[in-house]
This record gives sequence, C-alpha cells and structure tokens, in this order.
Amino acid sequence: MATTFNPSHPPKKALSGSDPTSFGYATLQSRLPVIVSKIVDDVYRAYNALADSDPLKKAKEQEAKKIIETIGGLRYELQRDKPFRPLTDTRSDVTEWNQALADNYGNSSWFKASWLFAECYLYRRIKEAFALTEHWSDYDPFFGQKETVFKSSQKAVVAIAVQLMSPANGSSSGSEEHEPEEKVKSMSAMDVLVSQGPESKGTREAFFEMVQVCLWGNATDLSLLDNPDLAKIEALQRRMMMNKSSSPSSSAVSSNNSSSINLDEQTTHDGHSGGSKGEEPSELEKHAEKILQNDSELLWAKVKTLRNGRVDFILDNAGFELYVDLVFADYLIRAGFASQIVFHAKAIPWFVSDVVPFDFQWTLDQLHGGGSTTSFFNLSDPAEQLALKDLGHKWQSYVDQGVWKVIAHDFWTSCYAFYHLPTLPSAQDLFQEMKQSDLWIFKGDLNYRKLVYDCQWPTTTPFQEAIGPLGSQQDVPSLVSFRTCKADVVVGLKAGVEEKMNKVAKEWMVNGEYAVISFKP
Ligand SMILES: O=P(O)(O)OC[C@H]1O[C@](O)(CO)[C@@H](O)[C@@H]1O
Repeated sequence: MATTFNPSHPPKKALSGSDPTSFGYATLQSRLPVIVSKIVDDVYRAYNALADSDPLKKAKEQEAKKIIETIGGLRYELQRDKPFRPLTDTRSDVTEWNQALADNYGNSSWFKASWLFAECYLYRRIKEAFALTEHWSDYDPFFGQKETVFKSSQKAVVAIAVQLMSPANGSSSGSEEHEPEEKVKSMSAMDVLVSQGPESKGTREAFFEMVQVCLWGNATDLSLLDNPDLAKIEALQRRMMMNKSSSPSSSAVSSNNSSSINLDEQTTHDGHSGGSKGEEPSELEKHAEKILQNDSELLWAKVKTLRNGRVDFILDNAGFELYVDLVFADYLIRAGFASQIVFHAKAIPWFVSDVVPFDFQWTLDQLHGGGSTTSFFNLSDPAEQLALKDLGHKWQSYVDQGVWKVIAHDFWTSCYAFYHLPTLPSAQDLFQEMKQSDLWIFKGDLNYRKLVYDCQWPTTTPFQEAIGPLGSQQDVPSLVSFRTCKADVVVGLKAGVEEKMNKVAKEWMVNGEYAVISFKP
C-alpha cells in the first residue's frame, strides 16, 4: 500500500532544528543568520554604488532601504524562532508555497519544522523581499560572492581549459591508427583520450577523471565556507587537481576508479607538460578513499552504453562547480555518449551559490569574453588565453545549437523533496519532459537531501530504497547523485562504515570532506 509522504511526514523522522544536537540546529542557529546578514551588507553596498546620474536613484534607494529592513526582520524572526507566515509576493509559485505552509506547518516555526522546509522557506522569504520591489526584483544578492569564488578558481579553471583545448604534448595514445598524424598533433589531451572510441581505455580513463572532478567541484561551496576564504578555496581546488602521475594516455586506471588525465599540470605554451612524471598516486586518486559509497563503475556501465543520448544535470553551485559540470557535459558530447544535455538551474537565488540562468550564460561570457574588451581572468600566457576563449566559444556553440539547454523550473526551489516529482501537479510538465532523458545527474548536498527526503535513515539503507518513488517507479530514468556530505543524513553505506567514520572524523557527515557517488540503475 503506497504511503503518502508530505513535507511534515517523510518516510523516517525528519531532520529538524528541534534537535539541538543536529546539524540543522547548528545551521539555523548560527550559519543562516550570518548568510542573511551578508545579504544586508551586499544590498547596502549596491545602494551606495547607485550612480548620481541614475534618474531612478531615489526610487532605488527607497526600495533598498525597505529590503534591508525586511531582511533584518527575517533574521530576527529566524533567531527568535517566530512562527512562519504566508508569502506575500506574486511569483508563480506563491500559491503552492502557501498551500504547503498551511497544510503542513500552519502553526510551526523555524526550529520546530523540518530543517528542509525551514531552510527552503528562508531562501524563498529572501526572494520575497526583492520580488516585492520594482527595481530590485531580479537582483541576486549572492552574485558578488559567486563571482569572487569563480575568479579565485583561475588556476584550476585554466589548467582544465588547457587540457581540453590546447594541443596535447602529442604523447602517443594509440590514437594514431584512428587519426592522421597532423590531426593528433593538434588534438587536446581530452580529444586524444576520447578519440579511441566510446569503449576505449582512454575514454574510460577520462570518464573516471570527470566523475572525480565533478564530485569534488561540489566541495567549493559558499554556504559551507562561511567566510569564503579564497586561499582555502584555491587550496581545495589544487588538492583536487594536483596530479603527479604520468601523461593521461599511458597510465592505467587505478583500482579505486580514478584516472589520471593531467588536469593540473601547468602545460607550457608549446603543449609540453611542465609537471613531474612521478609514479605516486594523484591527489584525485588519494581522494578516492574519501568517497564512502562509490558507484562510479556502475555509472560507467550505464554511460558507456549511451550513443547520442540525453543527460540531465540538476545543477548545484555556480562558479567552479558549474565549470566542472560543463567540463563533464562537454566530455559526454565529445565522447559521443550524449548529443543533448539539459541543465536544470534554479529560478531564484538559492542556498547562496546555486546556479540561476544568468550565472550559466555569465560563466560562458567570462570564458569567451562575451564581446568585452577586459578579460575576467588576468592571464599573461597567450596559450592560456586562447584555450579559455576557444573553450568558451565551443560551449557557447553548444548552447546556440541547442545541444546544451538550460531550464529553471519552480519545482527545484519549492519545499518539496524529490519523492513528489512524479505526482506534484505543478511538476508534471517537468517530470514528463525529464522522462525523455537517459540519465539524471544530481549535484550537491541539498539535491541529495531532497532525493532521500532529509530524514533519519540508517546509513546502511540502500540508496534505491531511500529515494522512494524515484527508486521504485519503472518510468524514472537512471540517476546518480554526486554529493559531498554537508548534512547529517547519509545512506548506502556498508555495515560498519558509520562506526568507523565516527572514530576517524567526528564531523564526517557535515564537513564536506567526504562524499558519495550514489547510482540508481
Ligand atoms: O550547495 P550544496 O552542496 O547543495 O550544499 C548546500 C548545503 O549546505 C548547507 O546549507 C549546510 O551544510 C546545507 O543545509 C545544504 O544542504
């Protein structure tokens, strides 16, 4: 008999701020007020930057003051656990939000409701403050932070662009029999790898590299890095991208499914790699043991069967994480596994750094220059500038040709867990459309929480069981979650792993240092 679940009645006891030992409590108590305060700072900066020449300056100043007052009031409500109230703007989702509020949390509040509802409701209330204005309704108070983090990702961004676009060092990869000599010389390291065909060793090596880079790209996340320490972010990315092993074409895939395309070696302008060819495992390979459930082989078994298929990315964060998602999507196209990628962005600013459609196009513009004379990254090496520009133009052509599509459905910024995707009336158009896909790739922690309904599953619960209807319904495509753990819910672990991790690293569930790659066939 199908059990009807709802936001206040998930399959297990909901994670909630009512439990003072929970990460939800800590997030509501100390981290979200900081995030809200930064919005006030950002709007104040924008207010001060209004040009005297702007004929609407006065009106914009008035509205900015109102936003600052409203957001300040929101922080007060949160900190004093005041009762929820209905939303008052006129966005397309307001009726559904207020119905969900009335049905499930009519007389509830921030620390009494489920953590998932409270946190989603907070970001929807932030949107309300802007939506109620005339001149700030499309303003993204998190854009500045997203821009800063992307700029600080330059080293890793450029290293990857060079591997994708610059002529490789011509290292033989057995691709000669597939491509004429002069063509191989001009091929990038990535193209050399995938030129051997969809089931080749090179394509497989590149796949496992993409999986790891895509996974750890999620670690660069603003909402967790309360003070986005740029040095910390760069170290984090270098940690991901450091690679000491030999050139991409010759190394075997190591047992833990990671491969070794040199995504971090600083390739000199003539395509010769400048890094060492040591034997020690790459940082990515060393990092593989931090993946507590690693279904990447199962994922590969699915991906390698695809020819010109469709893959959907349910995106998470902008900036470097979006960049590596695009790298992975580009790989799927180059290798011939997909000919259509659909990216699902958020319709409103969400969880600090989530991708809105503007962020998607903006990222491509920063790569190819978008017609602007000044470049976003300050690069001195012409080869690096060229690699970024070529990559940006390549990705822009995917968008212009419809190979890559970006949509932003309100479902992703609703309070609903993904159990409801197949049945929620307002999500039917989205679900019917997504069923055409061969594979859904969910990125990040919040998407994971919504997949498993953010409740107290035993960590040994099989992932397919924890995702409810998305695991049991035949009409749901294969799906995978790439998630660095930033909330106290994890499923799919083998017996004993939780106990071992509790001894190894007390904060393992929430510090973003550990991850899962969870696959549903
Ligand atoms: O950007 P991601 O990976 O979805 O992480 C967002 C997560 O960060 C937090 O805000 C804090 O861990 C969680 O509440 C939320 O799930």
